[in-house]
Amino acid sequence: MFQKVFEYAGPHKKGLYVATAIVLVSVLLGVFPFVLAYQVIAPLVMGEAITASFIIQHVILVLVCLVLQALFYGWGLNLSHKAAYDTLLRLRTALQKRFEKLPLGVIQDKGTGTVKKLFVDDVDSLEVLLAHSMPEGIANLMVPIAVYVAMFFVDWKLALLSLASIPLSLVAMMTMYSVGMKKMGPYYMAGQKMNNTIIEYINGMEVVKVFNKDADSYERFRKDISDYRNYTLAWYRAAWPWMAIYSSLLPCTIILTLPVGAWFVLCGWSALPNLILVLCLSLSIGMPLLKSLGFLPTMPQLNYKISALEQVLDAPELQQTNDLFHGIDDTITYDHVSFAYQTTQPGPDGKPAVVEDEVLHDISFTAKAGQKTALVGESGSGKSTLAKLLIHYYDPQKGSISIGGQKLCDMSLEALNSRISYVAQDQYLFNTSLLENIRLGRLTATDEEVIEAAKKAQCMEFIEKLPQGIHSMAGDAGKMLSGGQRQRISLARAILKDAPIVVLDEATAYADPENEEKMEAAIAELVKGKTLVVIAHKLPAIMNADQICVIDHGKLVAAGKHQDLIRSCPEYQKLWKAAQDSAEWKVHTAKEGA
Ligand SMILES: Nc1ncnc2c1ncn2[C@@H]1O[C@H](COP(=O)(O)OP(=O)(O)OP(=O)(O)O)[C@@H](O)[C@H]1O
Repeated sequence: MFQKVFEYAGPHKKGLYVATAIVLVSVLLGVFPFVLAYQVIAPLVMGEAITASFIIQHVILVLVCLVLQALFYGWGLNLSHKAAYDTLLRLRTALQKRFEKLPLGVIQDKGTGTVKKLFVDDVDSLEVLLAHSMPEGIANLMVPIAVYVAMFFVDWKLALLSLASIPLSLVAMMTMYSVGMKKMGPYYMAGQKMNNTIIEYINGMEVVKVFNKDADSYERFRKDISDYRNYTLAWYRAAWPWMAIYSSLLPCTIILTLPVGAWFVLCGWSALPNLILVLCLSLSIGMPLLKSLGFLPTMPQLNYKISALEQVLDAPELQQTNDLFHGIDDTITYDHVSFAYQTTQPGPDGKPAVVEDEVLHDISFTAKAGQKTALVGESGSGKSTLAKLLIHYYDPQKGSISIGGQKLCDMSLEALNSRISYVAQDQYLFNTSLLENIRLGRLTATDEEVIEAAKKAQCMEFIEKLPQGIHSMAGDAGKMLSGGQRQRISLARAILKDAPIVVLDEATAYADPENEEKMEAAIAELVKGKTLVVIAHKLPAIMNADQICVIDHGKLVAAGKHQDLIRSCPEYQKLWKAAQDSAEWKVHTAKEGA
């Protein structure tokens, strides 16, 4: 568990060692007052004469020990905190570097809340481990061990008695650890979910208000935060009895030494001064023992968080090279592609485990350059996943995708991006002007070129009505734009990009009847002379495609032209019938409404 974190400490490991050594001196200084107390108590008990100056001398020495103890402790912790925060900085930088290389789809699937939790909360919690558990824990453990060895030299029977509280507390501690670890998975997942929900809730507040969804949205928010509370309490409920047992047992180092030791003295098996010394030493190590093992309750949480961090740091990066595109044309080939989404769930050992769910199975087809290929299938059949693999959001687990004979993994993401325009249902508009939002398609485009693209995408008629026209901020304009209008902005972006391959994933999904015609015109402009891969629920829109691929439960069941499929493919017939029924239903309801 510590090894990986320690690796990230890098050059700051030395700081941690020095901090531990200094805290060790401080803890040792804490033992001396008890030895000094013995030196005063023993002669008194034995009836030997001691002078007042002897006592004052000892009191002064005790005070000096206490002051030095505090100074060394502060110094040690100061160093350990510096090393800890330097390590957190390195760890966050390593995480950021890893995120740069992860497939975009993997990052998006995690959700903003989870990513924030990973970077901020989980990394932060390692501060306890590095700045406290390690220097304090190690120092506070080593001193009692040394004191026990010393006690054995004084009187091994009495030393054994003062060890009695340790095995019992260790059993309680181990039970608490394993109970805590079992509850940690659901607790951690609930934390991730709560983070995602809070961020979603804040981001979506505006939409929530506009559509009067306060109650629904609040209900989900409330459920996730109360789930988190419930899982946290469940963890505490399971762990606290064991915590209580060990924290009360552990410091009771004199629980047997006092009565049984006194009996040993009466029987003549031990000397009274030795009993007093062992009692004083036992009392001196109660607190360090408790401190050294007091970090244990946080260990299940830390262990889980470290595993979650390791999982990201060890996650496979997107397979790509620095090569430019050198395919012979824009023909897209899916070659025996299988793909599974990966989700993280608590494993049987309580640690996070990756679970795979294969949603695409052995898919092979070719979308010829300059042609229109449509992907159709029921909802959830895997169409969007196929499109996302093409824009290299993920790497397939089996098989490969190539363009013009060059595999996606043999080119850079930039090279691929310059070949493909991807227009999906939800296109993100940055909170900058509409002009700059469109210009993202090609950063070198002039204002005139951007406006030309906006015209071709049928955007100008609504842009001109905005107070600042194309210079309106997308954040402000977004409130005034319909879903279809926002999509036309993203089509303008794609028109400006003018990539030879266009992937349309339900691009007209938000189009209302008024918008639909304009969207179709914008799309027609975008796809002119391009290699087109289109996903559409509205089958009539793709019946003229050069090739229609029918996807069913993640498998390619047929590919061909509309006329062939309608004759030979039962899955396509079913989809076609559903499309016709829905069209009839619309006409019917429209007539009734009229
Ligand atoms: N990010 C994800 N993580 C896990 N599973 C996912 C993810 N995205 C999609 N899936 C699952 O993969 C399967 C295929 O989904 P996909 O979105 O590709 O289907 P689709 O045919 O495009 O559906 P629709 O027509 O409704 O958009 C579904 O079972 C879906 O639940």
